[in-house]
Amino acid sequence: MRFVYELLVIGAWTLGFFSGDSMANLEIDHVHHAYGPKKVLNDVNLRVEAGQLVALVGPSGCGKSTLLHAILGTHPPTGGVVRVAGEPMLRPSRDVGIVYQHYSLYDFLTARKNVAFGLMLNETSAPYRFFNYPGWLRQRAEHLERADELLDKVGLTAARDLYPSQMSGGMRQRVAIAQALIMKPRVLLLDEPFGALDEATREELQLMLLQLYEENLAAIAANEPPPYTIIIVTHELNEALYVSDRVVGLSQYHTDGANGATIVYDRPAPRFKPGEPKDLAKFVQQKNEMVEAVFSESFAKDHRRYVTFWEEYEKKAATAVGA
Ligand SMILES: Nc1ncnc2c1ncn2[C@@H]1O[C@H](COP(=O)(O)OP(=O)(O)OP(=O)(O)O)[C@@H](O)[C@H]1O
Repeated sequence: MRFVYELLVIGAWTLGFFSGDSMANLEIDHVHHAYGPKKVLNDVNLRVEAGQLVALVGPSGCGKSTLLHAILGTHPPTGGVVRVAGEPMLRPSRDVGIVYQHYSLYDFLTARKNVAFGLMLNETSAPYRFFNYPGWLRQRAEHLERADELLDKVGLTAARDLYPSQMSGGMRQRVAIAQALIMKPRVLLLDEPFGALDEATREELQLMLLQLYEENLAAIAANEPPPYTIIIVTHELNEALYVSDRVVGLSQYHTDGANGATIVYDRPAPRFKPGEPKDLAKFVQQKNEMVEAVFSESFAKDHRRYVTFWEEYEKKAATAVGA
């Protein structure tokens, strides 16, 4: 069954099926970024298709957050272009959502109102409420209903009416994720989202990401667009391998960029189903590759050696067709 799913996914991405046309959900095209004289990113290129769950890893200070902010549109790059669904990201838009390590919920709102807040803000204005009060009430009820659906999805059905101060850190982070998802972003960025959580809570949230990915697979199997395209920044290489279907690594140690980081690792990750044993020992070789590519200063000359994601997928697709 898993094999069938994989073939569907490969076929869909190879044909650009879910983008509506041949556009990827996210394209990072020859992106450079510098803060004054300090070069941080150097010729970063990446294409992410709808439904992919990409883990972004790299040493501290190499430019992961800078890249996320370029995708978000808050800090457009000093060179190159970031496109979301074909449109250059020159300012923030609802196409891209972000969740940070430290939650940013409204303390005076319950979980469901926190989740619904973005929709309410986005779709109603004061004159609209004044002139169409019954319509606004109806819309508000719909927003809250949608918030409840999202809270069910992130496993917080029973916590709808709790305030942030009554929730644990893991619960607050789930609310923050639901809050971002309700806007249906084309790309959701998670910047070290589980970094401040204890190990058990972290594992629960990792499981939640695996469940979202299963929804993508089910959508693909039903010939529908997969709902979640996610980029997660993490310092934990095991987490990167466990939750993602693709690992991308940035490093400053390469030969043709004086200091600026570029992509030195881009390979498929092993895929785990929710509830499957988290047997990462089998993938120790891949983890060692990641460590070598991303952290080792001596990994410089042949820095494209592990940038093979699309070739590996095309090879897999060709094998499947020939089989
Ligand atoms: N606004 C800024 N002005 C000047 N330098 C900056 C600015 N923001 C980041 N930097 C520098 O750019 C480099 C990359 O920072 P960035 O936060 O993108 O790295 P990172 O990989 O996300 O780091 P970490 O993993 O520690 O969060 C760092 O050396 C940082 O000091």
